[in-house]
Amino acid sequence: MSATSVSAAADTGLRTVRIGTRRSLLARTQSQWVADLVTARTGHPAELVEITTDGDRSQAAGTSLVGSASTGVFVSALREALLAGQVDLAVHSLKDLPTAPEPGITLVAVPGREDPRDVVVARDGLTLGELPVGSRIGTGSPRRAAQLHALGLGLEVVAIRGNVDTRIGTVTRGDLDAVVLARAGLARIERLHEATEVLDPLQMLPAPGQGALALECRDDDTELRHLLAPLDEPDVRAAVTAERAVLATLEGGCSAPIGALADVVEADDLDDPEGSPELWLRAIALSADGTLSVRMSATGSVADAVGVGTRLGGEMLAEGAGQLDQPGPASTSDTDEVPHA
Ligand SMILES: NCc1[nH]cc(CCC(=O)O)c1CC(=O)O
Repeated sequence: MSATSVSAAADTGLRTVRIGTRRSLLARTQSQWVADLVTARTGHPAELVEITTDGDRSQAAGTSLVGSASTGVFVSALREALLAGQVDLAVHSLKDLPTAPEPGITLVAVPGREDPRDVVVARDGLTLGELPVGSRIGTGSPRRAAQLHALGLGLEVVAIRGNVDTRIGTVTRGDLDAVVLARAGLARIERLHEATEVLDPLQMLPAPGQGALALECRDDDTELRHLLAPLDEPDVRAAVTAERAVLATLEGGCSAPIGALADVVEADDLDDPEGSPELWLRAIALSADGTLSVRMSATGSVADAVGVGTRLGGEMLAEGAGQLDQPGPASTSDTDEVPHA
């Protein structure tokens, strides 16, 4: 791990907030957005410090590191730099954070969320439904692969990896017919116009936390915790907390790919102007090939985000989410047949 300070701050006499970031365009763009937000809201100067990982080096060299394995490396490198005092603040994509809390580190703010949906970038401006049977669709995400299979469009899913640029490049070069990506990532690097379809969550439920950023600082840095707490957006925090509680509960009993998406629905939109806002949560767990799935939803109070997510995850396990990779009850429960005695 190495750290390079890439921008200097003006001398205001206030403590400069050193923000650890990965080197990719998406990571630097997100971190710069946070740096600007910190300065605008607190008056403190902020600077980016690039944390280079073995993962970044091998990606740059074109070697392989897939999915959660590589993500885990990036998250822990930033956390190490934070705990070592090399930086004061770590910025992550929330969906890349493990559900287990990290000792010594506080999730101080979830400062907002891009549209959490997934998008398709396909050749010739096509949508998924317009792609011919047998088209090759790239994704490294088991969640996206399973949901693509479940659509029953006869698409061939091809495992790809790399940063957003690399993945779109497979379509531009003609190696693949399409790729599926987070809309948020494209929006942040100003390439959203290259998306040919935004996928409805009914077809493709996003990853828990997708589109949201996570700001972490050291537990013992009380000054920064107080400074940054107001950057937290409570509705976004409640939504992603519920999504991650479903994930944490399901992880306890299954290794299937999982999608989850929550919304805070305001009282005005509930035809009950006197009422309180409500948390609406839906989630899916699928077998890897998409043939089996458990999809459920729940509503509850915004103040009980963990409870809403935990209960929904428990109900999904009771409905067979833990057996999605084995033939058995989950696949045959919806039958009227009476076994022969
Ligand atoms: N796993 C990589 C990753 N982590 C966060 C984003 C996009 C930004 C976000 O979801 O906040 C991406 C890229 C992608 O999934 O296309």
